[in-house]
Amino acid sequence: MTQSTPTQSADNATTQPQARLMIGTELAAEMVTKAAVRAEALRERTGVQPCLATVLVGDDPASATYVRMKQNRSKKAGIGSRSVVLPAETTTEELVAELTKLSEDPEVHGILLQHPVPAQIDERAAFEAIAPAKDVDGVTMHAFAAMAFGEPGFRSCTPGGILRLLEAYEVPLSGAHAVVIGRSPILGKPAGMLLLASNATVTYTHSRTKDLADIVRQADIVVAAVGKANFVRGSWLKPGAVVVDAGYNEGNVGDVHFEEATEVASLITPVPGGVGPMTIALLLEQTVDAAEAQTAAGTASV
Ligand SMILES: Nc1nc2c(c(=O)[nH]1)N[C@@H](CN(C=O)c1ccc(C(=O)N[C@@H](CCC(=O)O)C(=O)O)cc1)CN2
Repeated sequence: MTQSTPTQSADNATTQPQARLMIGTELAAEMVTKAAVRAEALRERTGVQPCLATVLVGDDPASATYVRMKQNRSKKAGIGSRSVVLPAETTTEELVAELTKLSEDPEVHGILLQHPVPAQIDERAAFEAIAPAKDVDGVTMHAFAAMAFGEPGFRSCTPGGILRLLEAYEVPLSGAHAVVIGRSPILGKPAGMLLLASNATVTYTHSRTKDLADIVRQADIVVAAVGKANFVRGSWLKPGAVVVDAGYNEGNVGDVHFEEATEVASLITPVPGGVGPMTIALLLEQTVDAAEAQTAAGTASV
């Protein structure tokens, strides 16, 4: 239950209010179950099994773990996977050629290029080699434009997952002041666009922002997507704020100092168990969407 003022406990010590948790795990599991039912129905009706191609470049252990999680959950949902692993020295041209090949393969319905790629690669050029119809991770400019204009299309998976979580917890977005901390192309930027499309008043903040804490203190909704463990402090928050922690730092630590924030916020996502599972659930849901659309268009093959 949400409390807004300090309360007295039985031993007369003052306890601070605790925010209600916005749990992603359960909602994500429901989404995956529904995606699995749809995948099976498509297979029975047409013989097409949705297939997600994952592309991992280099040997970053965290990226390898996330890709494995995506493949394992795909399998559980009856979604096939195609795994492409390329060496750390891969050039932009080689990666673009691989992604173009997957984009043209009628047996592949969705493509995921795991971020980050090694520094010598032009990541934007690589993302743009993914056909928009197969961009189930919502990383192309085509997908970004759809998010910005509030049009249907594939959502960037973490931002799209955040919006689904806010909707499930009935957080009012229209007219709310949302402060997004971070402006990365797959997280902060699209998260702000989706909030804007839901009629929130959005302030983007980033590494050059001055007086960050003062700006965050004005937020009804805070989306932390900075990539720095425990970066957002409880003292930065307006009492009753809704806090979404999109951080996935080493050791499953979020971008928000959870113990401090939970004493001030009304709702907060935990790490782990908040935004992370929603990211993968949306990826699987959008892979099934893509397979259905490509089957209907006659561009998918069995
Ligand atoms: N192409 C992309 N690259 C990356 C994305 C992305 O959405 N598309 N997101 C991040 C990381 N990420 C997926 O790749 C990711 C991170 C964490 C989780 C997650 O579920 N974490 C769990 C905890 C981990 C665990 O269970 O062991 C949680 O928060 O509960 C999912 C996806 C980087 N790159």
